[in-house]
Amino acid sequence: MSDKKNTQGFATRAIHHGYHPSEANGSLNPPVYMSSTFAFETAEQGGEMFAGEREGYIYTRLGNPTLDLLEQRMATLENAEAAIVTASGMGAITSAIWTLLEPGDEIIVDKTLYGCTFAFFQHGLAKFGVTVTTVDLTDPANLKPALGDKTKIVYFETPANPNMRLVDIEAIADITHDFNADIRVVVDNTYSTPYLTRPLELGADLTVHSATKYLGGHGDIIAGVITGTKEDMDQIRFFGLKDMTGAVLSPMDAMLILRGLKTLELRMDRHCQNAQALAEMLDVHPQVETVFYPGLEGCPGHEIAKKQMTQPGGMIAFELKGGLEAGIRFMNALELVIRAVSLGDAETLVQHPASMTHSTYSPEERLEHDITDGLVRLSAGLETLDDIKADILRALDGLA
Ligand SMILES: C/C=C(/N=C/c1c(COP(=O)(O)O)cnc(C)c1O)C(=O)O
Repeated sequence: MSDKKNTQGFATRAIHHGYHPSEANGSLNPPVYMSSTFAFETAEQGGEMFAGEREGYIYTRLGNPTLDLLEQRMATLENAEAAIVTASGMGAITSAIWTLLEPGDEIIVDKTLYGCTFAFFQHGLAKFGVTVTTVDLTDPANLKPALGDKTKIVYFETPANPNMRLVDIEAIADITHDFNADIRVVVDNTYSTPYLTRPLELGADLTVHSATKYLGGHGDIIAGVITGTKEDMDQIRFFGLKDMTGAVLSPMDAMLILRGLKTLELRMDRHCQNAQALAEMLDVHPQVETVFYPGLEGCPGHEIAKKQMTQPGGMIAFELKGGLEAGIRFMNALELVIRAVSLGDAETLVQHPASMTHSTYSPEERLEHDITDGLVRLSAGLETLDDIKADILRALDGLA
């Protein structure tokens, strides 16, 4: 964790950390360095920079002032020593994992992961001699028996995409590090963002994010973030990102995320407020079978959410009484809510994980990983709550 005590509030650091207008001719917003390469004053200086003997910028895949500022801001928000920004969430995950694993190693992953993350582990890494062991980490008692001398990483999302399973970060980190302090606990913090949960403060070693989602917050970029110790970030930057994935974020997109971060606190408050109200409405509707939302007392993991999330988040998953057929009819009847994948946008989005974001799982794998065919995933947006409610209620009532 960063040794610099964060003295200012979350929103203040999200808006100001790492930049002051006096640094750039009074410009309120930081300059965007739209430059792929950087000039050397002399040939010798260029060589010294490549040798790491001189500070400075060489080439944007290795570093860029706009990317640096976003990395500093994300590091302070996650209370991390350092951060790396990447071209996508998958770029963040793969750059980190390729760096931390070698053939013969083992990674322990939770039962529920975003579809492409699942595919990377099960259909990608496994091809390169890495053992991928799936464990239901929602019960920490399952972890210790699975840990071994080849284990290098324990990886999970919480809340998990798409079924909202919650994993107790502190419990998993304690069990892992009691067994071997060198094992990295990696938490995908996309659903919570550092505003609701800071996994490093609970014992995790790295976080990864799809910044495409809440961090950018406006559905206009694809990006990723990795946070952790400076040592781990340096290794990932100069191997995983530089040589293995090349998943470099454009400075223009970094600027859009810097802009998104300014309102992250405000937006998450509204996402959570709308999601809580929608979850409560769905929970008592006659057409709804089950609602998975950390803010509902009956939701599995509700107690974990109260322990590690300052608010329950903006994501809801639910099953209708009519199963898949009703789910499809419901989604097709919506007019304000948008049928689209992704999440964390101003617009309320709805999608069908089994045939969309989690179609990388086979039907058998979906059942094994608690991703039912009838599950509908909803990302509560920032629209006027009554308008979202009216659209959903009309579509539900049409099922009767
Ligand atoms: C269409 C994409 C969805 N998700 C993505 C995602 C990624 C990967 O993030 P990029 O898409 O590579 O930025 C990583 N980690 C989590 C928890 C995610 O949900 C989606 O679910 O709707």
